Amino acid sequence: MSTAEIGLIGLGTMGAALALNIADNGFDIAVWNRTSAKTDAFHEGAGDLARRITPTQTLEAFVAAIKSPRAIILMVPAGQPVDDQIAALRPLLDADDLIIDAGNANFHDTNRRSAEAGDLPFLGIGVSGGEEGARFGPSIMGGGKRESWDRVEHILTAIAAKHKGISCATWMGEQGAGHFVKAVHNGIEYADMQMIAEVYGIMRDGLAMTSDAIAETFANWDNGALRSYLIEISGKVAATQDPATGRPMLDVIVDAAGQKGTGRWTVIEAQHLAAPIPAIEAAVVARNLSSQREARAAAEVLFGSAPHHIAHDVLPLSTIEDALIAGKILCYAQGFDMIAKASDAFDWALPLPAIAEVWREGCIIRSAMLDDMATALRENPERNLMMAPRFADTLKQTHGALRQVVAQAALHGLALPALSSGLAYFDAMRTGRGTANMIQGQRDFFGAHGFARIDGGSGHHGPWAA
Ligand SMILES: NC(=O)C1=CN([C@@H]2O[C@H](COP(=O)(O)OP(=O)(O)OC[C@H]3O[C@@H](n4cnc5c(N)ncnc54)[C@H](OP(=O)(O)O)[C@@H]3O)[C@@H](O)[C@H]2O)C=CC1
Ligand SMILES: O=C(CO)[C@H](O)[C@H](O)COP(=O)(O)O
Repeated sequence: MSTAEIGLIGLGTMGAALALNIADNGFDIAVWNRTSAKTDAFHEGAGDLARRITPTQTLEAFVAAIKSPRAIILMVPAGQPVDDQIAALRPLLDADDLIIDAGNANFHDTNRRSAEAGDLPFLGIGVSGGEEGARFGPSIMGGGKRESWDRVEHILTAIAAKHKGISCATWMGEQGAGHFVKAVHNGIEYADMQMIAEVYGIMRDGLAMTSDAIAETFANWDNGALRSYLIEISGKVAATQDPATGRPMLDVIVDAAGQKGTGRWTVIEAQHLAAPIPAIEAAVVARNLSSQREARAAAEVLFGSAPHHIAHDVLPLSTIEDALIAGKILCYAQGFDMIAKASDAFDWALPLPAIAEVWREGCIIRSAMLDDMATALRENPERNLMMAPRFADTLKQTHGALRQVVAQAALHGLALPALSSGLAYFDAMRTGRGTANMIQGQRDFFGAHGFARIDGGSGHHGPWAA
């Protein structure tokens, strides 16, 4: 019997949590998973919520269990699995049934799938918050036809995180707009995480702090301007001990970061858009470099390890905190600038202040700063966030600390790719007359590419000295 208000395919980490969240919010849901045993186990483990969940063993039974016109969420890995799942579902669906890809998709794929769907309803939505967010309130960035969003908005706003009662689920625009915003979210996530990892490195290797002292420092910072989910969990990660050895968990984890591709998608798209996001690029590069463990070990033998030790009075924790505040503002400024460029390039009218608002709760990059960022973007969505008065004031107070940290790290052989890229971005942005005049001179010298003169006109050539 068709009783479910919505269906969900893919009972992995995110799908299972999202299905429980939907049921918990009073919506009957049908579920299907490629591996049937997982469906049964999920239903058996759902407790009181099991009565709202219809487990199904075939796609036909799944489709039959959902009220028409249907809405079906896919929560499977990006790429071919999504295309395969859509291809398997479409023949079983009616023309007004809605498919919602809620995984992390490359927005170009979502654009293509929207075009392929034609008049058949299709949404691409970004969901952030990890397993806990999916279960108790994620941040949701919607994309696709507005009328399709309107059909499921009541469910999505109900299950999303709330900031002072306002739901963190917002429609971003047509086609792949939601998945694009989610990709930039993940790019910022990569940079934020990398900057935190870099200051962890300063504390561990430069200041010779124990994991417990590092955990305490993150916990202290979580009470100040840096208050955020990522700082909070970094403190918890640093405080955790390995049950098998009794050592700090961080000391037994291999230093090679994984990635599923969203940061890379962001960086590739930034290049197409000519959007400068150096801190995010540095974070993706740092993950790539982290996986070259053998080469790093060999280079350490060849060159010797750097003289890491830094005296605490040379680099007090308050200076590192200020540096991280500056770095964080600069990485968000880069992300929002990229979104603004994409909005123009793709004619999307992306709602920048609403994007900051939808990230205030539920998502991985939620942070105390986002409320002020939303206000700053509402006051002037065209202005780079680093020039909004409240952030400009903070940067005036903290960029000196960022400079101190980057300089001391350089002198002591500690790699800070994201923080130093953030500083270079800041310095380049505040330099009214930069050095690209030399590049233009070189280009004209070897290739007659022409240059503009400061006293007027473009397309000038030389003359150059022989
Ligand atoms: N984990 C996270 O923190 C977040 C993940 N996401 C995104 O959510 C999506 C799901 O991620 P997550 O839940 O972590 O992944 P999991 O690996 O935990 O689960 C994947 C699910 O997809 C199913 N699946 C895998 N391949 C196929 C296929 N070819 N056809 C049909 N079903 C398939 C699996 O079924 P089976 O049981 O048969 O293997 C499983 O149910 C991804 O796009 C991910 O990027 C988004 C935000 C946060
Ligand atoms: O989207 C997410 C959070 O917002 C996911 O956790 C994502 O899978 C993390 O990306 P990666 O695996 O590349 O670190």
